[in-house]
Amino acid sequence: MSSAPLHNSTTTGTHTIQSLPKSHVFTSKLPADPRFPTPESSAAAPRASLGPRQVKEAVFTYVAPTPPGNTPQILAVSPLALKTLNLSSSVADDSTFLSLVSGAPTGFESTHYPWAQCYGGWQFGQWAGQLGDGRAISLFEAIPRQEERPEERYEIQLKGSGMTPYSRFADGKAVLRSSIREFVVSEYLHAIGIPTTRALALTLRTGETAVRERVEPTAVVTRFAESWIRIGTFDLLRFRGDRERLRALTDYVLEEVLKLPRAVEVNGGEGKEEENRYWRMYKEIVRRNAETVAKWQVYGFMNGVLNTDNTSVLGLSLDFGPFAFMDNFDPSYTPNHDDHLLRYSYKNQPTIIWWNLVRLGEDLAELFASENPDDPEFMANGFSDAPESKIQALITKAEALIQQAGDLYKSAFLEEYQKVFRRRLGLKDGKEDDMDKFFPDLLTILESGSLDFHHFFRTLATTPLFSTSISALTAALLGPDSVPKEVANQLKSWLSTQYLPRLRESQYPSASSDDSITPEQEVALSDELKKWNPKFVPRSWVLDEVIKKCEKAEKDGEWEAGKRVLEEVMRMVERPGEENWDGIDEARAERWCGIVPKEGRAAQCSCSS
Ligand SMILES: Nc1ncnc2c1ncn2[C@@H]1O[C@H](COP(=O)(O)OP(=O)(O)OP(=O)(O)O)[C@@H](O)[C@H]1O
Repeated sequence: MSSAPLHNSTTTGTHTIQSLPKSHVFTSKLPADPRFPTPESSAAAPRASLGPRQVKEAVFTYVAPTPPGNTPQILAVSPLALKTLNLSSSVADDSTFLSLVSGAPTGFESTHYPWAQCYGGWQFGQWAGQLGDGRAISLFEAIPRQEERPEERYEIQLKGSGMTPYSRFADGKAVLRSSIREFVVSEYLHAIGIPTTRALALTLRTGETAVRERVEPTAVVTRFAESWIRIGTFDLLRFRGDRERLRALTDYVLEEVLKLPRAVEVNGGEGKEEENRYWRMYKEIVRRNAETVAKWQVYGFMNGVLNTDNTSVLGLSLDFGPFAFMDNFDPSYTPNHDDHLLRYSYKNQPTIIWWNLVRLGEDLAELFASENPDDPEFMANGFSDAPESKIQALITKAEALIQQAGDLYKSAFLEEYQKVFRRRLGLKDGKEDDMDKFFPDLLTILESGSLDFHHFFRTLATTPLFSTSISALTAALLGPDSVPKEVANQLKSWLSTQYLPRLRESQYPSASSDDSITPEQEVALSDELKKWNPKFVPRSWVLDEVIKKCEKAEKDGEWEAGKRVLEEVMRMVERPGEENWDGIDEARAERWCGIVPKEGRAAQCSCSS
């Protein structure tokens, strides 16, 4: 994900939905709900007997989507997703595709029966018990390039296609409003190079409604990820003391999700020792999450509900409820209306992801602190029968390892944060005081001037930095809102004494101080910077506008109007770094990329979706 993501060229693939190679490794390797241990037993059971209920000694339950009552409408298909899944651009013309993305039977269930995952989670710092896929159902795994990359698998999942044993007190539905938000942002994060779960299609379940903030139309997002396993999947098994299933899940994640070798010898040569594989796995999950949260921070993205059930073992951005991109820079901003303690605010995201990773460390502690995790006695009983002194020693060891993982988290975060931040600024090398002075000085200016986070970076990318006077550059970067004079002065000083000299040295190391930077060099630099500083950002107010148009289209039965606006927004999502986009309403595109209307800034959203 490190090369020029904003200018991905989309060529779609070759498969139809039928020819797409499929598997169901998840259900073949992990323990099914003992009450319905086979697809046949689930299919034959009266629907109500599946639940909702507590499901123990299992990682999933076989359950099929609820078919739509009316003819569904595909509102959008993501071109980037077609490319990833190697699907032909005409895939949506196929009636099986319509069945698939709306929750109707496809025939694939005879070989790959759908399932819902069982997981729990820590929500807002409290143990929430069993949660699980209450409105998500996985259909199969797709292997888009079976010949060249047989190990690349994506679990295809519907969100909003009906109840499962994990629906608890709710209806298994997702409303159009939140489905549009998830559909757009998943693909946008991918386009800007941030690891994320993905979205293939957005389908309206015509004539179906759900009561949330009001009576709202419902939709299904067809989404996909290499894995939907969350920290909460481990939390629940540990909480229940289900050692056997916890180990099965851990081995599955190690081998099938992270694809780490079971045995690795460290220290090379004689006297080598084998590193505990669960410890290796934990470190990998820690590293991936550190890198993802670092990217969120540099791109001003906030998830809004970072509970352990929303924290992926692959470090994917996951679960898009009240997410937002930063408007005016304010580190204390949380997009979550109900987050009164600012637990999930911008500034707290790195700490909270680490908090979640400590929960995972506790889930895995027994496994990674053990000297011999494959000892049959340990496999059966863990340390239950060990003498107290041994248990104490193991606890001490596990605590030390989690602390060690904390150091790893910090260094992986800092490394990625600086790398991506510098890239946004066009700087090729780091300096020792970057984290103590260079970045904080800039962020302090953004905060005290309440500057628009994304416009600041885009303006840097589009202004000729060496042929524009410092005053004019400062004015452009400050934007149209009034800003205190001292902030303007601080920005001038940061530009002239810190940033521009450094950028010049980094970009043109052989130029002497008298050499001027040519217009061609300015253009090349601008092109480079545009790659990492998108013009289009799906901010809350833009999404609200898209949602309004789609809801109106739904109300009037004018599906085409809804499809058109989604197609336009997805073109911008696909190539957010472009200056303009073919075939779309230019005035609207400029407005969406322009000044954020005052009433649309720093919006907050509830979790109801
Ligand atoms: N309408 C609903 N029907 C059934 N279960 C629901 C519904 N809304 C939320 N849940 C369940 O409540 C829990 C928390 O919801 P949350 O909104 O975080 O997840 P989600 O958005 O539904 O799912 P995901 O994390 O897979 O994107 C999850 O277990 C989820 O499945």
